[in-house]
This record gives sequence, structure tokens and C-alpha cells, in this order.
Amino acid sequence: MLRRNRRLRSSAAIRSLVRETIISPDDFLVPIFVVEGKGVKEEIASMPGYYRYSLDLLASEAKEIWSLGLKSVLLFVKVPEHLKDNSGKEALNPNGLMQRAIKTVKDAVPEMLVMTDVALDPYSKYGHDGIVSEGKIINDDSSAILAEMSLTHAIAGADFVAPSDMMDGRIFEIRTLLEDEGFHDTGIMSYSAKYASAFYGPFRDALDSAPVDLKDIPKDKQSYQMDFANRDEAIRETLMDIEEGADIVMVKPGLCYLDIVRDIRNVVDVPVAVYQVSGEYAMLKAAAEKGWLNHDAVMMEQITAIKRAGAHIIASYFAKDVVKLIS
Ligand SMILES: NCC(=O)CCC(=O)O
Ligand SMILES: [Mg+2]
Repeated sequence: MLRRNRRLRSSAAIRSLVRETIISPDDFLVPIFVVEGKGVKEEIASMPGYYRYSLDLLASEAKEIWSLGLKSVLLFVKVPEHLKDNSGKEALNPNGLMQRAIKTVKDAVPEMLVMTDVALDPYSKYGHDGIVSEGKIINDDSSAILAEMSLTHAIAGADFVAPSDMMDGRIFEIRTLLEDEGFHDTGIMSYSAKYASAFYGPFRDALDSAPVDLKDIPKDKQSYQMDFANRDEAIRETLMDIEEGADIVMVKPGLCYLDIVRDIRNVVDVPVAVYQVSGEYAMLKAAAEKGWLNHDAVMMEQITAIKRAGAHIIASYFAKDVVKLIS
């Protein structure tokens, strides 16, 4: 035998010398859930170790995230029930919870990169990402509101808006409005290949944003999010969003979709983000709690696999756990 592969695995030193994928704090985007109130830090039942924060505690959380070397956050808000409707009105409130959350993070840590979720589901009394009419989610009217919503986030100080709704053409609508209003430097991270996934369950608990079970209201998001059986369609969706002005594209969820991540990485020339979603987080937390999996080892294997597949950016509820482990 002239070639023996095990030579390159024979000590920790040689393994680290030839390692192809290295995880660092720079890889992460940290999702944060925000609620109204004061002094609120409530754990999400289906996401052990993950919390919703009121604005006062959001400031200290942002500082802690920054102190760990994490420099980017993705904000989500839990909207009070009485402010939900079918028009997205509250989403445009310049003094709404999201708009205040953006300012809170920027005041606490001015250098932090602030990205914001853009979709109507947290604001929708039906739990849909757009406006519902006659049993359908209306595409173009929803896109117009999402563009206005994005503008309010930009005005409040967001660095990037992150439309997660999957309406057709909304990246163009958002980019055009931001340009017209002079927000040339506000970026767009598009959830370009977002699948209709059952892994979002715990997130919908976190924001109380699941589709309602009412007559004439679609019970799922399959008419706008992608069919998990499809692969070529993800490329089409992603290339269209880049043409429409997306600066960063995203695949979501993570682990079950790493073939898609690699396909997209091979054909695009913009950064690719992957969202390791709430169900992925919950599965590992639950298995570890039962003693069935080694939490830290499996977490690192999963995160490394996402980066190895082609992700430049990983949105993950494990971000803090990972950087604490590797620092
Ligand atoms: N628009 C953001 C999400 O849907 C997140 C899903 C998850 O973490 O499960
Ligand atoms: Mg699309």
C-alpha cells in the first residue's frame, strides 16, 4: 500500500491541520424573539433554553450576544392578539414592537447587524404570511404591504430585511421601494427556498402564529411555501430572487435540505444562508434531555454539516451554545 488515508487522521494535531470546515462565531445569525412587557424572559415550552424577551431585557441579551463574538441578530416579534387582523396594519406601525426592538438593539450595541423578519404571520389573525381572501393568500396585495413593512424597518434602523413569506415578486417590490425612499444600503436576505415544513412547529408556539383552524382559511402554507419533494424548483426560486435584488439567499429548514444548499451554492454568486429551524433545535434538546444523544457532539456535527454543505451564514438557535463550546 502506497497510500494510507489513516495517516491524516492519526492525531488531533494532524486532524486539525487538514480539517476542511471550521466553525466560528462569524458564521452565525442569532434569532431573537421579542414580546411586550417589562422584565419578561419567558422560556418557550417546545424550545428548552430559548426565550422571549421584553425590550428592556432585549438590550442586555444583545450585549451578551455581542460579548460572545456574535455580531448579527434576526428579530421576530410576538404580537399581542388584539393587534392582529387581516390587513397587516400593525406591521406598518412606526412605533410597533418590531420597530422599537430594532432601535433597542441598535441603542444597546450600535455595531450589531440587525436583520428583521418580514412576513405577516405574527400580525395575522389567521396565522398566514399574507392577506387572506376567499380561501386564498393574495399575492400582490401582500407583497405591497411587505414592501411598506420593510420600509418601516429600514427607517427604524434595520440593516437587512428578511422576507420569509414566499410571495412571488416581493423582493422586487421591496428593493424598488427601498431604493425610491433612499435606503440604498438596506440589504435584503431573501428566504428564497423556504419549504412547507412540519419542523416549524415550535417556532409557531414561540410567536403564537400557527394557521388557525377556521372554515375557508387554508390550514397550511402549501400554496406559497415549497413542496419538500422538489429540488429544481429551489434553484428557480433562488435565481429569481437574486434577479429581483436579493443580497443574500436562504434555504430553510436546514438538515433535511442540505442537498438543496449544495445545489444552490454551486450556481449562485451571492452568500447563501441556511436556517436551522425550531423543530431541529427541539429534536436535539429532547433527545439530549432523555440521555439518548450527546447534545454538544451532535450539535457540532449538525452545524458543521450545514457549513460543509455550502452555507456561508447559519441562522441557528444553537448559536450561543456553539460559541460557548468552541471559545
Ligand atoms: N419565518 C421564520 C420561521 O418560520 C422560523 C421557523 C422555525 O424556526 O421553525
Ligand atoms: Mg419566490
